[in-house]
Amino acid sequence: MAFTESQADSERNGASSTAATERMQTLLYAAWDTAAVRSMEQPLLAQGVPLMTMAAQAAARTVLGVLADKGIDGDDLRVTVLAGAGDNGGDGLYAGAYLAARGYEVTAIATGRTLHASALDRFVQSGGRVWNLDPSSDIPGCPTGFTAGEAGRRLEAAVNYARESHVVLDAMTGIGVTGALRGIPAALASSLGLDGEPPEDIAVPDAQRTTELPIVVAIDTPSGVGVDDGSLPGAYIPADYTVMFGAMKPCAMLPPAAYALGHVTLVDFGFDLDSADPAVEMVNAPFAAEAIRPCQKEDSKYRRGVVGLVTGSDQYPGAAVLTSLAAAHSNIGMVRYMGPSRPQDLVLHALPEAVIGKGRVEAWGVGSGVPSTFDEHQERDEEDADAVQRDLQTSTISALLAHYALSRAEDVLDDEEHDSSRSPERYVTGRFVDGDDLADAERRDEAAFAMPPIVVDAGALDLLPANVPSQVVLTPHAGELARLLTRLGHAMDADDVTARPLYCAKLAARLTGATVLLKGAITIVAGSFGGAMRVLVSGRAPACLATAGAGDVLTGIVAALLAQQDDQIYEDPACVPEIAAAGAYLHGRAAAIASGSDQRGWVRPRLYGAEDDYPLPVTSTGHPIVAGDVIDAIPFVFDELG
Ligand SMILES: NC(=O)C1=CN([C@@H]2O[C@H](COP(=O)(O)OP(=O)(O)OC[C@H]3O[C@@H](n4cnc5c(N)ncnc54)[C@H](O)[C@@H]3O)[C@@H](O)[C@H]2O)[C@@H](O)CC1
Ligand SMILES: [K+]
Repeated sequence: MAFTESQADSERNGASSTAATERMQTLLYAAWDTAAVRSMEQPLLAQGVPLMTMAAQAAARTVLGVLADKGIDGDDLRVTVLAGAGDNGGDGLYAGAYLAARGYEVTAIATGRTLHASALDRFVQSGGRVWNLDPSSDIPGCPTGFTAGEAGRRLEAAVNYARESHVVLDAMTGIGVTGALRGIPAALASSLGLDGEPPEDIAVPDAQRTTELPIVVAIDTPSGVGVDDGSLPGAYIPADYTVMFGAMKPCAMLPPAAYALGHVTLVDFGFDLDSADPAVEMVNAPFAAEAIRPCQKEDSKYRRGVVGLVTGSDQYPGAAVLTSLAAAHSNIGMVRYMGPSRPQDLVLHALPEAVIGKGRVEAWGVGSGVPSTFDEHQERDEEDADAVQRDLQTSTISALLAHYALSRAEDVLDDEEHDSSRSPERYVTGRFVDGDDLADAERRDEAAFAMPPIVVDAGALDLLPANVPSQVVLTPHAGELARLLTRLGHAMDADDVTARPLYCAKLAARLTGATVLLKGAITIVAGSFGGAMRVLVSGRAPACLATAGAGDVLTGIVAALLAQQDDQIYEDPACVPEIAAAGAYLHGRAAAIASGSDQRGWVRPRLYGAEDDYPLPVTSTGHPIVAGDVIDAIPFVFDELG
């Protein structure tokens, strides 16, 4: 297997320790929510830094760069600015003014009742024209009080004008949006764009992406996307390019909104990034490398970490093999496998190094390839040999997971550390029952916190106790998470999870106390500690990783990383989401190497002004792979990460 220069290489090389490089890494791989962005811009605005004109100039220059790259020039270029009433519209008008001053035909379509006054002045002085859609608008030089019929005709004319433009600047709303677009912005967006569904061409390489006109350039964010939660709550216009200001917003990293931003250019305003915690962090190569335990001179196989696996079944024996091989190739000392005789034999055949049966482990991986008891329960035939075998796995897993059951939610436990008036009524579930001794419950809780980290996948998700500590890592796909949340009283289906993955991952983390790794083209990891939620994402995987058995490989990799970092986890359980997210990165990168693909779920933004630092282009989706190919590529990822 051969691979040439990878993004992982450049990411790692780029991580040299100058302050400027560190700032760049932070800017490109972390995102702040709206409240944090506003708090970071405040000191600069107070000093009179002209953020709006800086933003607009960067947007206009980005447009000029795109046009030049595409060889689109001439005096007759048409630009449409969809301009809202807020500061996002102000950015758009200033950018439009800049382009109008270059001689382009620029028309602003006012989508609200007003326009940013000084931006409008500059726009008009530079030769821009304004077209309003709202009969009750109050915009100098624009008609008011026209009929509903005329309003409809103006809207239609605006849509047609935008469609026939070379460039559309989408400046209807930015971080000031609330909920789904309404009114005129919604009507424009649904005519020009989509209604809540993600764009279909997300895996298509660069070369095929942006041939169509108009080129849509979103100002700060595509108008109407869920800026902080990455949802697509209604109509929006998918962007070919997004010029984002000050700091990355969560929508640039979270699915499905992240797929709607096109190529992102980030404009650094000089925010004090240490003054607010990021809401989302994207795993990159240096980050993932932290989860790898370097070999030490005096290592033994036990010190390097032992992974215990209760995976596979007679129905799905391959999962036992895939989890075992993936774990064994992920820098640990040993795999212990537990399961029925058929998968056991297959594991030994594929991995003679595996040890069968119980013993000390540093981390567990359970449930991959174990059928769900939930949806099959009804039809189960007690005499059926499969069912008996499956019960062996489910009963082993249930017994193991019982050791992780907390008497109450971890947050409640945290609160109670500062609360002398502990009351048994606050115990929400599980192992504390009426008449039980409080001290016994506390002892069992302590023992649960001291259990090794565990990856809970597939069929084991149905066996999860109500409250568990955060070293329990759930690895559901959308359907499994929907089933879990439904069981916990939040009825939903896989589509609901896909539409709001951040919300669902956080909800499951909050309800169970576990760290939740929601698999997808961009994988989301959410873990809660002392009431604070940490969110990490990995977008390293190519689309071709969506193949049978890939989830089993992930279980093995994550369990192995947890096993080699068990000391660190005992000291600081807050690192569990980091290790889980690093596992998702390794998994995705291995698939990229295996398939020869440079396509991935997420491409890092370009930093405005850093001319020599473009993200590598996406040229190939690679060749199809099977899960075993991903395992074969794991050692190459360890080579890269060092
Ligand atoms: N963050 C920063 O440092 C900077 C931000 N600036 C810009 O300012 C923007 C934020 O400006 P604002 O706070 O004025 O807010 P926005 O301009 O993003 O949004 C407010 C406008 O959108 C309308 N609106 C809100 N929700 C709507 C919905 N659901 N349907 C239809 N219309 C809706 C409101 O009526 C209002 O007119 C940023 O996104 C960015 O573009 C820049 O000017 C410069 C610096
Ligand atoms: K916008």
